[in-house]
Amino acid sequence: MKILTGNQIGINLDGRWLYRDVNFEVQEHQVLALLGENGVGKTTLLKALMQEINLTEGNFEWAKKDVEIAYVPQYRSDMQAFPLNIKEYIGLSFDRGWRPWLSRTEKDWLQHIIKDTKLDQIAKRRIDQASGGERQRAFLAQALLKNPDVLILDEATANLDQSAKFELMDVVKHYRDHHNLSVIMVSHDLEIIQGYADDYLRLGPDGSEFGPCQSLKMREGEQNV
Ligand SMILES: Nc1ncnc2c1ncn2[C@@H]1O[C@H](COP(=O)(O)OP(=O)(O)OP(=O)(O)O)[C@@H](O)[C@H]1O
Repeated sequence: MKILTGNQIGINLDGRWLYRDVNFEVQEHQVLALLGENGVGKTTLLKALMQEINLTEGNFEWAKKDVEIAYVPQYRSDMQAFPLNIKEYIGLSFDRGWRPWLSRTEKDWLQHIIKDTKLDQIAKRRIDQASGGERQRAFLAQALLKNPDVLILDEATANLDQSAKFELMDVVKHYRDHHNLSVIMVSHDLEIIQGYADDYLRLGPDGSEFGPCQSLKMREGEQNV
């Protein structure tokens, strides 16, 4: 089932068109890779999806009301001292934040997510002492705790080593296989795109492409996408 359709989308910032006439679809249980050169406007499209900015032209058509969207940002190594353990940190994502008096259902759901994101062995470790891969899985766990319909990954595997990025994406794959989850991910990593995405949308100022990843072709001179 289709969850999202992008119709004739155009975004103009400060009098400059980033792109126009962008069309795409996202199906339930599918992963859409959002591609394009630096500065083309991938993050801007994600912001429009999350209603942080308005589209200049076109519209997003959602298959249902009140779609829950969760977001995982790019890994940053400069986390400041943060006095919560991984479990408490993930629990912050509950609507009313972390409380010692979580309900039984909330506790069970939190435990389930911690296990699925493979953080159960280190749930008591302070978040600011976790490795890059562990911290990124904790961000993913925060997003999954919201039980989203759509998960947005904005270069979420960038700056992670090979094994950490596959561990993260394997959790994402498990979720989209077992829940009604669709994923939109910005990535420049061809290995990750070919391993995990179903369709791609390549944004460009002179025209955008949408299609299945099997038909994704590297462009001349490109090392990655
Ligand atoms: N609020 C704004 N007003 C004007 N221009 C903006 C604004 N926000 C972003 N831009 C510009 O819009 C363009 C697209 O930015 P965006 O961050 O969406 O690109 P991107 O494709 O995600 O880039 P990257 O791959 O480098 O992360 C850039 O040239 C950026 O400088």
